[in-house]
This record gives sequence, structure tokens and C-alpha cells, in this order.
Amino acid sequence: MTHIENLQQALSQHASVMAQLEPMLPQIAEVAQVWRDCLANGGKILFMGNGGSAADSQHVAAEIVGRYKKERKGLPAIALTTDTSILTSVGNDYGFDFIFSRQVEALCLPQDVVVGFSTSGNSANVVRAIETAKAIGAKTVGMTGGSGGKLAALCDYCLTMPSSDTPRIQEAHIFIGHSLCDLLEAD
Ligand SMILES: O=C(CO)[C@@H](O)[C@H](O)[C@H](O)[C@H](O)COP(=O)(O)O
Ligand SMILES: [Zn+2]
Repeated sequence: MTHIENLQQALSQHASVMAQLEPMLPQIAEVAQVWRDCLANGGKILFMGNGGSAADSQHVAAEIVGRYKKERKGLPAIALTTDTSILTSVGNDYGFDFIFSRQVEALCLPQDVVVGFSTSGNSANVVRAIETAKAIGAKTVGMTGGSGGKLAALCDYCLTMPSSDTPRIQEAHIFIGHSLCDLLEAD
């Protein structure tokens, strides 16, 4: 396969995944309403994920605290992926599987929403943090791919992308992240 053919294949797989999101639009709108209700009731939204999904967590949290498109007041959202002192101390003292759950234990309130990005749906640190959020009584949202993994069964809401290819799943995740921010700012 030439390099151009390689790129054409990726582009066509990306387009196919995006086209298959259409039936999920009601589910995406439902999650947007959960986010809107949370923020209207004084809650905050916590995000987490590993690797590219850590970047997605920070990206979406930044749209909420800053702005997506509309001039408005800042809204409360935190990416649990950014504080290297917390990540290294909890990782070092308790283990990598606890880097998010410990922060959920410390920061999450029942009126909050906790969002886990995991293309496999099986990253142990995300799964454990979602379990902690549920125990607190917060609403939980999984952003996954493939079969949805463990998060699909665990989360109150799970948006599972119709692909098993990590980059294609992540590209769909950020489209949905932007769409949710769009609906957060809608009248
Ligand atoms: O961005 C990518 C691949 O596109 C990687 O950094 C990827 O996020 C990492 O391998 C993650 O550790 C995968 O974890 P997960 O999505 O299965 O939870
Ligand atoms: Zn990636």
C-alpha cells in the first residue's frame, strides 16, 4: 500500500465512523441535557482518560471553563489528568489504577457528572474512578468504542463509537465532545 493509499483508507474509515453517528444523536442530546442539568444545579463535570483520551479530557474541560463559541460566564469542569503532583504521588503511593479514583473521592459531589474517555472501555484507572463516582451518587458517562468494555455496563450513560480502531474512536469522541459543548451553550 502506498502512503497515499494508507491515508485514503484512514479517511474513508473516519468518514464511515462519522456517518454511523447519526442514529446516536438522540443519545448525545440526552447526555448534553445531563450536563446542562448538572451545571444548572450547581454541579461540576469531571473528565478523565489515558493518552489521547487525557488530551480529550483537557480539551473538553477547557471548552467548558473557557468557552466553546459563545460569550458566557465560565462553567465548572475539571480534567483529572493535569496535576502532575497528584498523579505522581497517588500513582507512586497507591498505584496507577488509583490516579483518577482518588481525585474523584476527593473532589466529586453527588450533583456532579463524571466522564470517562476510554476507547477500550477497560482502562482500570477509569473503571475504578467511575465505580467511585457511582458510590458517591454522581452521574457517570462513558465515552468508549468497540463493545464498550466494562464502562458500557457500569456507566449511567455510555456513548460507544462504532469502531474498534483507537484513533478513529478518538476522532469521533472529540466530535461528540464539541457537540456536547455546542448543546451546553444552546438556548
Ligand atoms: O492516543 C492514543 C492512540 O491513538 C494512545 O495514547 C491511547 O490513548 C493510549 O494507548 C491509551 O492508554 C488507551 O487507553 P484506552 O483508550 O483503552 O482507555
Ligand atoms: Zn491518539
